[in-house]
Amino acid sequence: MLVGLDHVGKTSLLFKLKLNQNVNTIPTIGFNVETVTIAGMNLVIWDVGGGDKIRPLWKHYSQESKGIIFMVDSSDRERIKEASKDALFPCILDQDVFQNIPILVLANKQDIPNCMTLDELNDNLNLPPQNCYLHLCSVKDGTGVKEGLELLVNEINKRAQIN
Ligand SMILES: Nc1nc2c(ncn2[C@@H]2O[C@H](COP(=O)(O)OP(=O)(O)OP(=O)(O)O)[C@@H](O)[C@H]2O)c(=O)[nH]1
Ligand SMILES: [Mg+2]
Repeated sequence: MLVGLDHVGKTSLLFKLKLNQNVNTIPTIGFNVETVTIAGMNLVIWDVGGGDKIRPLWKHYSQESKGIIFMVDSSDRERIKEASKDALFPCILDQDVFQNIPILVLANKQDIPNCMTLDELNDNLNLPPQNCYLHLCSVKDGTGVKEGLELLVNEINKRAQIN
């Protein structure tokens, strides 16, 4: 499941992974779903909307979710606290159904000058150490995308071996 506030770059990521190119997106109404292969694993990625009416529905995808990508916009200092306080914590981290699922917090748009650094993101997001992996990327220029997704795939694999 690929979630986050609106306009952070979720659909751009999905189509970059699928088509290996940058596509022009429009705000997602409903969801997009695509199958992509990462590090030898076929992933069905659900790009679900992030509006405040839709967020309470995220937990209903838990049955199918082996991992979560929560995307934030590294250039948007005004909404980073909202992302953490009104979306990531209440709708993912505080939900029992997601307790044993790895969560990749993907800080996108690192290509934008003067965007938030890893330290600044950490200060604002207050991520719990267990299950949460913060990773920087730019879907636009491709930096960090593959590495972030591989990290998530590795965590999914580890849990599959334990269970
Ligand atoms: N500079 C920069 N812009 C990006 C990047 N990734 C996405 N964008 C832009 O951010 C805007 C929003 O991208 P979308 O992929 O539509 O965002 P979304 O999260 O799917 O938005 P919703 O569907 O409304 O929830 C678009 O103008 C993208 O071109 C990036 O890495 N860098
Ligand atoms: Mg979208």
